[in-house]
Amino acid sequence: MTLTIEGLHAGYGGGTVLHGVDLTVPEGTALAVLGMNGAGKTTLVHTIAGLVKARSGSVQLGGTELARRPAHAIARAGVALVPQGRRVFASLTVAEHLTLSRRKGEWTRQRVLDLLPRLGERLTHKGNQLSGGEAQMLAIARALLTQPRLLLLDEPCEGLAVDLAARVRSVVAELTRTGLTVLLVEQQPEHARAVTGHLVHLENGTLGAVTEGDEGDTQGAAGISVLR
Ligand SMILES: Nc1ncnc2c1ncn2[C@@H]1O[C@H](COP(=O)(O)OP(=O)(O)OP(=O)(O)O)[C@@H](O)[C@H]1O
Repeated sequence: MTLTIEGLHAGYGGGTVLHGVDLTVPEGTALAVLGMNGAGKTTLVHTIAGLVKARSGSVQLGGTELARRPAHAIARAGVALVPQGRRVFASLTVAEHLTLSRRKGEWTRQRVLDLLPRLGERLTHKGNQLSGGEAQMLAIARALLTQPRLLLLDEPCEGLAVDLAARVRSVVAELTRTGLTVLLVEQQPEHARAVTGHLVHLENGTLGAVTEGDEGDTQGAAGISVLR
């Protein structure tokens, strides 16, 4: 489904972090949001997911307004967040995580394990026994099992060894080819380009123009726009 954001303002207490974000990401496209530490990238994905309340503006997924709806309603509408730092439960096994997240739909447990075979070998391991890369794969698996139409990924490769980070990026690139709409937060442009050619910078609470890289998905820039 297409994500359309218009005039989005959000912040914490007396401070405003997002000062009117405008963005369209067409269905089946991945867009990477880049920006310095503290630029507001996490605030943007948290506001889309309803964890931070939008002060004004609109967030629509497939034409349905999500802004200011509760987080559980936004999740049910098809938005899944893979949070920064992964957040898996230390005392639950991989299999239990998968069972907890599962909703009926095209992403079955088997399809998820086919995409992330390493998890299949770790089904009885607990969250605190997983490597960083395995925990990240599990966080992605949990998100997919909720049958998302929009996947939000907040710095999924942060803190991972080089080879694992590359594996995570190739999984995300693969997901965009399934028709999922993806918004990826990244610090490093070269990492973002391994997933998608479409990059945008968040600066001073607003987004710049979308720039085109030469890697990642091959669907072209058609339709991605940052309204001003
Ligand atoms: N819960 C909060 N309460 C108050 N201020 C916050 C909160 N979370 C973030 N901020 C502030 O909002 C601003 C944007 O933070 P945010 O985490 O969205 O940035 P970011 O671009 O994701 O940074 P990073 O790359 O370090 O994760 C920062 O100034 C930060 O200090």
